[in-house]
Amino acid sequence: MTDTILDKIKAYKLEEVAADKAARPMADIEADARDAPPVRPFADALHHATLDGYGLIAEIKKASPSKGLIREDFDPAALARAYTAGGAACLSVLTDTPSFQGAKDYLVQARAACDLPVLRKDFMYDPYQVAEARALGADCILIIMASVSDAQAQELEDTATEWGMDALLEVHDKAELDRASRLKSRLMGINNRNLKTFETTLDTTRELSRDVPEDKLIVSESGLSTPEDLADMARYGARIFLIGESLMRQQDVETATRQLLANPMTGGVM
Ligand SMILES: O=C(O)c1ccccc1NCC(=O)[C@H](O)[C@H](O)COP(=O)(O)O
Repeated sequence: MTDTILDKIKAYKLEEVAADKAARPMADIEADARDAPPVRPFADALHHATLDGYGLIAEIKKASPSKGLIREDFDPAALARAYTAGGAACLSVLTDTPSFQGAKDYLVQARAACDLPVLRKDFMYDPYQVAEARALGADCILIIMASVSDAQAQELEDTATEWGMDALLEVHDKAELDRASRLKSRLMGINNRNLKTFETTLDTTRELSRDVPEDKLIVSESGLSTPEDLADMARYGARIFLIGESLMRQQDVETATRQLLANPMTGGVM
């Protein structure tokens, strides 16, 4: 069978982490993590935002494997300020370089430019990356269930907790949802994009949302672009959204963010 993009990303990411460890041992990274600015509560900020509106995790994303270059005029600090002014509750910053043209320093720049909690958006396999995330200032990490074993997911979650960070669990099918439901993290991300084929459909949130345990907060991820999309997802119990491309393509990011979040759905859940 041919490798999927996720297989390819995992292969180079493990090589990258091995090289990073050789260049800077874990003890050095841990020392930096202990000196990092205090954690900003990520899940709490999202929960608070959902009480009278939507919780937006606004993504700083320059390029992607499915779309290539998304935004040429790319200044992480300016984007962080625009998202904050537009009403985002949290930021997500891609730190992967080969596939997303991201950078670790983009996270540092974005977080320094605002007061929002920040997700390190990367492909995580090793506690080293979690400590590194904290050293960069991250407040939350991503755990992609399709790409890790149960034991790895548990180890990543435990390490995030030890550093005081939250973890966003990401699932795309029922089997992944069942595995993620056994973890403690509150944030259950339903990725509308199949990371193996790139097919993106909001049916994924519509279908999986009904099986998400009640104590979890549903985060609908990918392929969202209009207020109607958000209202649609809210009818299925998702009031938190992770959005990158559609906002990154706007010239006026602040206004686009504000318009997207205006008039949140207040009715009941299906
Ligand atoms: O975005 C991709 O093409 C992609 C490909 C392979 C693995 C991950 C990928 N994206 C990561 C994400 O989950 C999205 O950046 C995030 O959910 C925002 O999605 P969107 O609003 O569609 O940019």
